[in-house]
Amino acid sequence: MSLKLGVPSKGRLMDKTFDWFAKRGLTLSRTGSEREYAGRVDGIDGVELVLLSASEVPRELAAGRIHLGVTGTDLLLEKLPRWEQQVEEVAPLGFGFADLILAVPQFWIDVDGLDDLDAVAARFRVDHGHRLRIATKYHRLVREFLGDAGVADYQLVDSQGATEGTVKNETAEMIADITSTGETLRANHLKILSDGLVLKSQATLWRSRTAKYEAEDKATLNQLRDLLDS
Ligand SMILES: Nc1ncnc2c1ncn2[C@@H]1O[C@H](COP(=O)(O)OP(=O)(O)OP(=O)(O)O)[C@@H](O)[C@H]1O
Ligand SMILES: O=P(O)(O)OC[C@H]1O[C@H](OP(=O)(O)OP(=O)(O)O)[C@H](O)[C@@H]1O
Repeated sequence: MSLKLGVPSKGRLMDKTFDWFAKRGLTLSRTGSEREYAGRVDGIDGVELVLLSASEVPRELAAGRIHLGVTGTDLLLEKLPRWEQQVEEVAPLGFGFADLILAVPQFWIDVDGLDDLDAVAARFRVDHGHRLRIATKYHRLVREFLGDAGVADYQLVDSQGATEGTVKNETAEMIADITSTGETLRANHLKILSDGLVLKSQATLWRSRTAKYEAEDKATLNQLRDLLDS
């Protein structure tokens, strides 16, 4: 057996993850062609690299198909309701910073925070005969956040990308999405609610609590932890 380390196969997290491990003496590399999702780990024996989508890392960790995995806090908490039982946080990686926020059109000048939103949502339902629509891919986190805030008159509509565009396209009245520089929000004439921060996220290394660890995997894990701590 060997320890399986799951790392995003492309996008903004992949290169930075490779750099983060390189600084700690571990060289992760893709093998084969650009399009082949195969890889290797040099600098330690007994660790196998698995390249996969950042959004699939939580599920693979929970199923125990990978022992270690890198993904954002946002994706992990969204996808694993019982995350504390399923995974352990090994190390925050110090990149991939993003805030999951609630944003409304800038022209809603009377809406500043969640209290205002609650009032607008109730009125919206009466006026339009359906609930105010919030576009997001973070269904669980947003539901929990709005539930705690006492906002109930809304419905979530699924948006797996270009979420800020849903307001202009009139498929939603507002959004819940991640922001980093704020440029996409500004370009789409949206403003963040003053108390609309749902979660602060960053890329993080997680360990599966459900994966099977042979004696040699435990030894490799200890060796790896020493390397990462140094
Ligand atoms: N603009 C951004 N700035 C910084 N981090 C971001 C930004 N957008 C997303 N992220 C973070 O990057 C991580 C991966 O998101 P991304 O959308 O690249 O992955 P994904 O959903 O797995 O995409 P794909 O399925 O296309 O690989 C998430 O944890 C997210 O918080
Ligand atoms: O605050 P900013 O720096 O503008 O970044 C925020 C944008 O980045 C992410 O989108 P991504 O680039 O992953 O595209 P997507 O909409 O297809 O998910 C996120 O969903 C926002 O749209």
